[in-house]
Amino acid sequence: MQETIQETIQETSALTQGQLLPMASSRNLNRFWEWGRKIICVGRNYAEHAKELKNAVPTEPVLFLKPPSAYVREGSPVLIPYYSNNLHHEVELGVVIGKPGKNIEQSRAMEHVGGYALCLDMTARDTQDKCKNKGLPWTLAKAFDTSCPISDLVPKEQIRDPGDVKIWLKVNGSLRQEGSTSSMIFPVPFLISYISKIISLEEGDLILTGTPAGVASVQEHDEMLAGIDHIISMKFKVEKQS
Ligand SMILES: O=C(O)/C=C/C(=O)CC(=O)C(=O)O
Ligand SMILES: [Mg+2]
Repeated sequence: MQETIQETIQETSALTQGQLLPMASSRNLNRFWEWGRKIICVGRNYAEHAKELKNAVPTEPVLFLKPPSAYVREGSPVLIPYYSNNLHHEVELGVVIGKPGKNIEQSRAMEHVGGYALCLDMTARDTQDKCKNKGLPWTLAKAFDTSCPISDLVPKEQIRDPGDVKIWLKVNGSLRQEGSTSSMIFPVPFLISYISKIISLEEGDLILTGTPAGVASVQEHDEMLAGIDHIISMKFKVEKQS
């Protein structure tokens, strides 16, 4: 862990004084996934993906959450939950919050970005379909352990415009997904502003910004390779939950 004991004490004292948000600090975001912060996911943010799953193109962002226990890092496998026979990959640009905020103006939203990450929103599609049919939340489909593979932090300076990068994913060497973030229905500054009016944003929170078209199944022993342009890539093996 990079942060100092002093930073941890400052944060703890802010929380014990009943404040909602930790005091601003200069914590190093490099290992943000270890902080136990929120993973806020945006769904149906690319028209072609909304259409491929026969959903209407949304007029407001669709939001759901994953717990921090969903994180998995390269070197560990992505697990197919025991109750699913149709685990889908969804490659997404992740936005890591570097400065806390509530009711953030769109014009100031980028000041709250601390960096980016390449993310997969692994989805038990058969379970999600059952949940949708019954009007139930998507927790079993989206929030299980290893449902959020992530890359290292991409420093903010490496992505000059989060609305103009290519994200892609291959399975066993075959290209499955390739899309530009320029096709997002709701761009990153809008999402940060919109979310912050509902959920307070804290340092180390991660926003998954939605997936382009091409989502499909992975099987046991498959290898997923994903990237943001030539900026970063990551590889994950798929295994069955034992
Ligand atoms: O509504 C559905 O059938 C599925 C929606 C999603 O899984 C949404 C996403 O997670 C996304 O678009 O990235
Ligand atoms: Mg998704």
